[in-house]
Amino acid sequence: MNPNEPPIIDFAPFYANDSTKEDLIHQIRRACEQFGFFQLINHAIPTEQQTAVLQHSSEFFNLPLETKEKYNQATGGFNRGYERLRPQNFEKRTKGDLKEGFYLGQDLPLDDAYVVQRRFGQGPNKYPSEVPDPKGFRRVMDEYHDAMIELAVAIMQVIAHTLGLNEDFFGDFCDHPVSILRLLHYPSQEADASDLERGTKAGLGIGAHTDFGAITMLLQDDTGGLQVWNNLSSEWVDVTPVPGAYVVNLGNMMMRWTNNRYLSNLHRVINTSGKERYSIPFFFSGNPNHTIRCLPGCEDEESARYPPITVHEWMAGRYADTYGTSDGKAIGDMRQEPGL
Ligand SMILES: O=C(O)CCC(=O)C(=O)O
Ligand SMILES: [Fe+2]
Repeated sequence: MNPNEPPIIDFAPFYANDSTKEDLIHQIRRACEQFGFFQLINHAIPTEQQTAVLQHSSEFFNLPLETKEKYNQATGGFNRGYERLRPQNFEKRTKGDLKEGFYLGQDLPLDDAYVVQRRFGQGPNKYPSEVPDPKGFRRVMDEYHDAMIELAVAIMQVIAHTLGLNEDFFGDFCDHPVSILRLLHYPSQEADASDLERGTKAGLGIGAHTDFGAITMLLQDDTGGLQVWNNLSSEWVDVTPVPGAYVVNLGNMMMRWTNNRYLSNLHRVINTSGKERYSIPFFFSGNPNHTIRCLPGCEDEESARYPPITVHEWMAGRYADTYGTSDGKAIGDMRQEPGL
């Protein structure tokens, strides 16, 4: 593995809660400062659960397009469901990202207070009934979503430690969070070296972007293709798949909290493996009413770089910027795109 790749970090000390935890905190602090990316092994999510969620995901994407379109994300207003491959005319300059997706969150009823208030990312799920095992799909996705929230809270506790804060510092943030599972399918694509050299996105599964929230935890299959920008060596480096690991990366909120001490780094996907790729990012963005402000100890002489903003305002604003067409730009024209 390239030594410039993000580090692989063993999470077992978190559960052991013994003296090895200090070393874990140190490794995560360094990864957050240098990369904003790391791979986490020995976490609490069983391999069987990961395998099941990938299996149900591929069964959904195997359905005919017109069936998948019945669950289109653009209908219903809650941003859940199917997002098709970018239509070719979506961008003038390029063919658009070569992936299709399916969004799931906490399945909230329409009379939930946050849903009534139209808080960002809160609402009911869409569950496909045409998959081979609809009940299994629903159960596996819901259980996995809950397990991912638990792991996200654990990671946020360690991140609090890395900043010299109390373990429960992010407790309010983690309560009733915006949290989205994004099932992704990247068809295999032609390797188009000239496109890659020109830096256009015609050859990309997902164009270079940063994620918007607090942390993203990504499960990827063994295909490979995810790359992250290494600020120190000024190059794109692969994030080589490690079986069962989560690729954890910091979203934009982490830069706002830490006044840029921690990085929210650019990443992209190029699937030239010759086979299909499946990945499942989980975006953890916190309670919509929580205010993100510079953390104690992170102000510099100039004070905070970013004004306080609520999770709802930040997420809705980023989303409108990147999906909006008011300035005539399509999503693929932006560097910061659809990471929730
Ligand atoms: O599929 C991947 O490996 C990355 C996906 C991603 O970066 C995103 O959905 O924001
Ligand atoms: Fe992303």
